[in-house]
Amino acid sequence: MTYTLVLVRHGESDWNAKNLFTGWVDVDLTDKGRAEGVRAGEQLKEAGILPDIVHTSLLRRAITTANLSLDAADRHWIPVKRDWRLNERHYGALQGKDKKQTLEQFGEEQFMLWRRSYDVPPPPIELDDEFSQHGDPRYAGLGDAMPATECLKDVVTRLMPYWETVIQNDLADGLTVMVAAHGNSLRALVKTLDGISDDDIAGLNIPTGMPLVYELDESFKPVTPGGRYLDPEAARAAAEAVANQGR
Ligand SMILES: O=C(O)[C@@H](CO)OP(=O)(O)O
Repeated sequence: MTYTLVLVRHGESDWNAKNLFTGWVDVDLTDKGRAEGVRAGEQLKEAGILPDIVHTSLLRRAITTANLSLDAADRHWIPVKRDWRLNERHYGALQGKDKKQTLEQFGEEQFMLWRRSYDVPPPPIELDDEFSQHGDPRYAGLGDAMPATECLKDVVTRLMPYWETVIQNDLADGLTVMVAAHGNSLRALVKTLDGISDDDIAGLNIPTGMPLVYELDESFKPVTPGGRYLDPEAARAAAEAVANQGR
């Protein structure tokens, strides 16, 4: 008995295209991002992998990607669960900043520490910053859990309760589960699934709009480490492009 988990990072967003740090800022998809969402659903349909339930973050780019891909796979009718714990990593004071300019201003080492180290968060965002989510009604219930910045370790910590209870319960019920989320929330999940070290996770990048399929055993461990992309070559090239952002 194995469980099937499908991870999809949202398609290209407006701020991916502009090379801006995004985090919790609720930007939309580009036309290319929408096409990626549709293509992801077509790939799932072609592979005969049909989600029974979808989990998304509270951000438009993941929600729209899920809708587009499920529509293309004729699975637009399945139940949906949404949770802030699947949100992108909060990028603190870097939200809204240009990646290339940040690299030039702070240098390669600091830029990569903020972007890909496991436990160094960017400086916190001010409450009155134009890109702060302070006061956003969708986060009204969070109280002290509302972040002002996060490193990947913080994302692992806030994601785990959702993975270990809500998602694992759906898998244990025999449902094929799709998770539509973000580059860094999916890196946090993949780190946990594959037991990737704090150092090695720096080298893992998730491409936009490419279904990554895991078969999991009864203890929710991958049968094949790393899972499989339905289009491995395109995924490799797109992950490389993510790694090189800012250059
Ligand atoms: O800006 C962000 O929120 C993320 C994902 O787009 O960027 P990065 O890949 O640099 O962590």
